[in-house]
Amino acid sequence: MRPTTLCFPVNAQGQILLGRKKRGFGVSKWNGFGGKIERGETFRACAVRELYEECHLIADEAALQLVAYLDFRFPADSAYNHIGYVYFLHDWKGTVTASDEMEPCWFSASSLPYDEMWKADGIWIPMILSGRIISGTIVFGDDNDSIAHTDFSDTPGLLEQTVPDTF
Ligand SMILES: Nc1nc2c([nH]c(=O)n2[C@H]2C[C@H](O)[C@@H](COP(=O)(O)OP(=O)(O)OP(=O)(O)O)O2)c(=O)[nH]1
Repeated sequence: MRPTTLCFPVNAQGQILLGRKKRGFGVSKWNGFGGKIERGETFRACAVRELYEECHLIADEAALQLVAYLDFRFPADSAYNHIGYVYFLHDWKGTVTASDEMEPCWFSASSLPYDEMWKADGIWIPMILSGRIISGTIVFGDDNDSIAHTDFSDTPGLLEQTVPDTF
């Protein structure tokens, strides 16, 4: 799978905007906003485009705060393997509205709906909410949903890689 981005808008009250995915991979789970990079895009351009497509917020690339690099591995179906960069966003223009992909909703950072999110999110999202910048690997089980293994480490100074031209 092509490289991806994931963006979590954070408002002045510290609430996090999530979207409930209406279709596709991870349908019905709450997640940040993001998706696969398109040819010729940078990771930040991908994050800005996906945020607009999925909840109609308009972000400046420079306002994206890089907080994680994740390597998602699906041994049962390696076609799903992908990496992703995760951003917080504190400034934007526009108004949150639903799209055909996502139903958005604000959540208190202390009560995110982890039971209805990807299963490892309850491990790594609290890490980035506490101010850590991390890199991690999430290995999924045979059902491409349960967790077989995770490994996270602090990576202050994390920067985006050059987008591979092999996808
Ligand atoms: N938060 C979170 N997201 C995950 C996990 N595993 C996983 O594949 N994802 C997300 C990351 C990507 O945004 C997405 C990959 O699927 P996708 O590229 O089909 O997503 P999408 O439908 O939004 O992409 P697109 O068609 O809009 O480009 O799934 C996980 O453990 N936690």
